[in-house]
Amino acid sequence: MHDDYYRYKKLRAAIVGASGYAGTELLRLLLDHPEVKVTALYVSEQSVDAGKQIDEIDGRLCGRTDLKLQPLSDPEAAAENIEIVFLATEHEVSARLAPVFLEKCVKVFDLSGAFRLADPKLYPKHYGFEHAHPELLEDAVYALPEYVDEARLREANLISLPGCYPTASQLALRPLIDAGLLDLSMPPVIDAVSGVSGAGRKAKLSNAFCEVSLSAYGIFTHRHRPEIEEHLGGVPVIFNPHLGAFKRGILATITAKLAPGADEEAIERVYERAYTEHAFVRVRQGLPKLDDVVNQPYCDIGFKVSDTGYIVIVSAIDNLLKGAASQAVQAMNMRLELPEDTGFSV
Ligand SMILES: NC(=O)C1=CN([C@@H]2O[C@H](COP(=O)(O)OP(=O)(O)OC[C@H]3O[C@@H](n4cnc5c(N)ncnc54)[C@H](OP(=O)(O)O)[C@@H]3O)[C@@H](O)[C@H]2O)C=CC1
Ligand SMILES: CC(=O)N[C@@H](CCC(=O)OP(=O)(O)O)C(=O)O
Repeated sequence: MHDDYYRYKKLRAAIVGASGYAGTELLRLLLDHPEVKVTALYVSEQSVDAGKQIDEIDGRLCGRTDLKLQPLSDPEAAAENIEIVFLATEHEVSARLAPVFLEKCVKVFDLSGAFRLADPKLYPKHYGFEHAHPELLEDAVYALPEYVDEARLREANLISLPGCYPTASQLALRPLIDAGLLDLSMPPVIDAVSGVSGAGRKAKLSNAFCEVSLSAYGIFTHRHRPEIEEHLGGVPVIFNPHLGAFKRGILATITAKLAPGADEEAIERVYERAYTEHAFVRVRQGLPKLDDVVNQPYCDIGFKVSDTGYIVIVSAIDNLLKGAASQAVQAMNMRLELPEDTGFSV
């Protein structure tokens, strides 16, 4: 721990990618955190937003902080005098920056996909780049808070946060797979719709108001399929992502075949056991809708069982919170051995 920690009393954190959709949500959450103080906000060296007050980017932050966006021109210098960094940056940028901060003993919480897959050979295929630091993949701890190995997490310096669709999908499927309640001879089919904020803040014609409809994309090719499969222990899935004309949230509707004898009561018991100790997964009686979770740090799960041996599970999250920023804070709390809901006012 740096000496200055004792002077400030709180751990000091920087957010890289602070003007992005995930970055501003992180800042909003961390400004309420009792143990962590955000001391610096970074954008790229050439960013048009460098020098701006953060409330020029996100009016909800007006009056909450005087921090300005700084260009990340010297990452080594940025790593001085902080204990924690959040990388809310593109995958390739995170892959390049993480070792700079690790070298200075800063704990890295990476919101990108740069460290989510164990096999470096998968990066060119699914992410379109050669991994700059494949040696770090085995050190990274994939922190889906409800399933992470806490002992490993507490020792980790590189914490890789799950993707948004993989969060909604794994929280729905994992308890049933672990309990042997699914017949995996039929791969679970994940149909998921995301709001447009999932694509980030940068302007793109395909995300413009008049262009967005309701459409499937990335069928059989989306990078979240290998992430879901790897972290479900190698279970193949069919993943059908969709883009919808709304700002935030993901609704995943998942169809799977039940194992012989798996009934509603057993499924309820398994979900109850999996999440009773976890504040941010709510198992619902009915099927959740997006409005139940938008602007909230929860994953809501509901299901229906057919009399023909199938289950449909509906899993809803806010992609920017349980799918990104609040999940990062939850994982940070666990890393710091704090209760997972420290700093949350819900
Ligand atoms: N949006 C979502 O729903 C989710 C996003 N994520 C992941 O989180 C990360 C951030 O996503 P999101 O917030 O949507 O992205 P945005 O495009 O909204 O934000 C990206 C941020 O990174 C900054 N940035 C770009 N290049 C650099 C650089 N070289 N150095 C420092 N800062 C840089 C941008 O500012 P500028 O360009 O002005 O420099 C901006 O602040 C991504 O890896 C994404 O995959 C994870 C889960 C969900
Ligand atoms: C609607 C949309 O475009 N969504 C993004 C996924 C969200 C995201 O940022 O991906 P990570 O969770 O891997 O970081 C996509 O499909 O690429």
